[in-house]
Amino acid sequence: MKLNLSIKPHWLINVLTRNKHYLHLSEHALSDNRSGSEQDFPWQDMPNLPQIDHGFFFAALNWQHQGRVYRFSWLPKHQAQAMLEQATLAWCRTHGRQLIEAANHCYQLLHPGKSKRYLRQQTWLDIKNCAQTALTPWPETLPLKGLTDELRQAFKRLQHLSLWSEKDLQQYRQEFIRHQQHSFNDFFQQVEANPLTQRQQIACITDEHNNLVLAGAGTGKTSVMVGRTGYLLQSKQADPGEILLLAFGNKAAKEMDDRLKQRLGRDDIKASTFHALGQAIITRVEGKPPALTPLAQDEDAKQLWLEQQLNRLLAEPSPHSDYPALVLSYLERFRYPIRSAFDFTTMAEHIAYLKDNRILSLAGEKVHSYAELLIADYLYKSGIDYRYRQPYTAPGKEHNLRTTAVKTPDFRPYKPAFYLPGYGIVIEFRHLRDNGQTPDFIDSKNYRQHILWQRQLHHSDNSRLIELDETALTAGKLTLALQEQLEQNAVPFTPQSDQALLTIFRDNGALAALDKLLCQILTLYKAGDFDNHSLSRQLKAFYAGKPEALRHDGAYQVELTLQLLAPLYQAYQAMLAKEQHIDFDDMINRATAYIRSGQFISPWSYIMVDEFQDISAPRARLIKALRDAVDSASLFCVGDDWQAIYRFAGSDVGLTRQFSSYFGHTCITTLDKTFRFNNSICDIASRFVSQNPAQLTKTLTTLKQVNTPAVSLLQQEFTGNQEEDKHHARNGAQLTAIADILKDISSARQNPNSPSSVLLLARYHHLLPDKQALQELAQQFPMLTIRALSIHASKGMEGDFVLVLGLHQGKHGFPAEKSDPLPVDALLPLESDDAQKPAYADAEERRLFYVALTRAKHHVYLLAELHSPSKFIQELIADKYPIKRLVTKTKPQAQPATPPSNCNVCKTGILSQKTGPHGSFYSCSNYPYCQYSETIAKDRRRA
Ligand SMILES: Nc1ncnc2c1ncn2[C@@H]1O[C@H](COP(=O)(O)OP(=O)(O)OP(=O)(O)O)[C@@H](O)[C@H]1O
Repeated sequence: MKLNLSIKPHWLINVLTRNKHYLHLSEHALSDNRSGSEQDFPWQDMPNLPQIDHGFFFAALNWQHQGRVYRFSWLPKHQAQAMLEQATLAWCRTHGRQLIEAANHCYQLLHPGKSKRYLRQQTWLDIKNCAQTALTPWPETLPLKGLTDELRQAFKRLQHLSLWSEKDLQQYRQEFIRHQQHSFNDFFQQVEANPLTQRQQIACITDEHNNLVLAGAGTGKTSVMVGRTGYLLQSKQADPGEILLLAFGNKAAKEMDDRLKQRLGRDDIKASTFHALGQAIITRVEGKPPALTPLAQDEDAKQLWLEQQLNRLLAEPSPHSDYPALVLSYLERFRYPIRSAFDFTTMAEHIAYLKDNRILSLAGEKVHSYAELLIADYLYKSGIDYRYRQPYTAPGKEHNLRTTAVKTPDFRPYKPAFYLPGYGIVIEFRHLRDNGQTPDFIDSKNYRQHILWQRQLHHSDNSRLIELDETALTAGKLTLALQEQLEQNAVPFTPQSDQALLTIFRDNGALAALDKLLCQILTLYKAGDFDNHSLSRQLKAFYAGKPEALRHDGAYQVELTLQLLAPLYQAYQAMLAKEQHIDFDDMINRATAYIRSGQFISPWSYIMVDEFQDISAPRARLIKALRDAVDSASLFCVGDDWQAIYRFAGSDVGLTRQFSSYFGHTCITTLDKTFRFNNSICDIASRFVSQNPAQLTKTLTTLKQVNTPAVSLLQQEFTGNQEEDKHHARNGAQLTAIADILKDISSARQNPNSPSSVLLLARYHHLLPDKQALQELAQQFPMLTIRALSIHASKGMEGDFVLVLGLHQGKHGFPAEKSDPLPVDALLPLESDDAQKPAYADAEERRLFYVALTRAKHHVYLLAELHSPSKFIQELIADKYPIKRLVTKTKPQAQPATPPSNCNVCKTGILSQKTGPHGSFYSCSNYPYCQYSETIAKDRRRA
């Protein structure tokens, strides 16, 4: 149909203007003839369709051209309408190609590479956007005649796409997934030992820009990694060279390789560790492999190097002339964690703090509180001779201690905290606040009476009593108050030299401990890739989430540590530069920089990360850079925030919990059916780990159901022979208990022909049976495959049965009670995602316990101490978790005739019999921190 139409305005216009006015329309343009001149407006240059304005008698035609609007008025209405229809047809024909191209583009986006693909959120938005933009200038309906079918089809398709709702998108994806499941059914049935479940298949097929498979223990995350790799290759979406598989650690990478080879039958695809990846990227860019500093793989060598640097700075401090003073200042104040007695609710906790941190004064006394440490050290530094907790006699009567030693009203020898023999001065520290409050575990009334008694005593024997208290300690003015009082009492000061003090700190190991701390801080500082800005943001968030850290000058301690670190860090970096070496952190950070700068061209369109919950911020930056380097790249991570156990090494579980805030729109697929363990283990482990409200909520179901508890608790009596014995499963009673349990397991095995696997797990490796003991167990139980591992090392493993050992409190207990030094804690990733919310106590240890429980397929045995069971065991009991309580069958070796009993003052010490000049008595194993003793009447003697 050829287009050719002219229309004139009302005749009166031509008469009045004495001109011939008319509009002419052809296939290519609209011509405006007014006042004898003609102007052409090609349809091609008109971005929009002409419009008509209807007046009462006449109509006007408007059109746009090169940014201007033109208008032709006084047109007879019916002719104007006919003109508009022709104009619309002409415009549509002219712009039809663009519309067809837009439709083709949308089709391309929907079907990249001619095959159907999972429709990503961004692609969907791009398609919608493209369709809507293309259609904007077009009429809602096309002219009925005169247009090609191709154009009509493109128009229809774009209209459909522009109206796509979220629901349509989901439906489209579901259809796609169903289609893929059907097409690759054989593959999904065979890729692993068992057919992949629907959920697992969906996780393999889903290919959002960012994908997180969030799953519980034993739900087959590793199966999904293998399944997805195979699916991408089988469906020809990816060549092996386009897939990057990342695992944590060489062992995990090797296991993944083996599994890929075994299940997919191919070895052209390999898993890599983050460091190997960093190394490969640097090698590609620099043309040769980077040289790794020997210190990177040898923590002892690194510490030694740092010690040399520290010594150098102490010997020749210039240009850091205040360095020795800063070191002393740190050691004097912060070599032990600062705690007031008010920080503890029980005496046992206070004693554990003193014992676990091995708090010793400069002179080597086992002081009874942090305040006493400050006093003892102050006296020592000032060269003032003192006696610590020695039996007291009135001044002048010291010569005959035996007869003149003063007894307290309860007939114990009075041992003042400090006595200055040259001056007859006694110094006592009072756990008392201004308002008379004492710590919870101190009997306030007795305490006050004892103070009164002391005051009367010193008053009556004319000795001088210096009393210091909590108020001065809290205000950080304890030593100042002491100094004032000593000056008032004319005690002369002969201060020790800095060198003498440094020698003491060198001899007592405090300097070595500082070296270790600085080494840790250097590692964390480098691993965190901090700059001034990110460091201050980190510290701000840390103090906000842990306000108690500020209580005892915590911010100053962190600042001082960083001041001490500064020259060491510079020296470390200078050493690396000089030797042309890098460390592991440089490997990650330099590789990230090369990717970002475009110096490394990434070949990977599919980035897959296993055990994502263990990722650290620099590693997350590396994979984000890789994802962003390739337009269509997708990130696929599997992880379980309940199993994040590497915060101490810089892992940030917040990156899993807040995945989409960091990486952008994410498709989260959950796997909630566990194949490993039964409902009993599942319920107990899930309930336990979920006590921390920061953990993501998950409801796991199990394939296996049992009706009886599959978690048993055996509480064992401490043999009482040796303090150390109770911490070692290597010896004595625990080993016998292990053997008893293994005996039960061995005899109850359902299939006598196939061996059962047993994992012996403990918080610390040294709590596991040693090699010889394991060999003996293996000989004793040939049908059991027994492995002993720390819980950290058991990550990703499974056994038919699990025995968790070493479930006691205190040193090397579980949860580990010795917390990280404050400066270390401050540089570690935050435990809580909300900086305003305090971190849940023992959060990481709780997750570690979850990991231990969930390694078992059939049954978990918890071996705990009877007298000081782990806090976690106490919680299981107190909160009535459905666990089975076992009764010990074996008598502990060398069991004493009378079972030991706990001290009724400190509650955790064990009373043992001693003999002194006045006969037998029981004394507390927490002596000297707990001074409780009990005289044994002759007829009551126990042994
Ligand atoms: N679809 C399935 N059907 C039956 N068993 C399965 C299936 N998928 C995985 N399994 C089995 O479940 C167990 C756990 O699988 P896998 O080790 O992959 O779990 P995981 O999620 O990586 O566990 P974890 O996080 O605790 O290490 C294995 O024994 C595995 O063979």
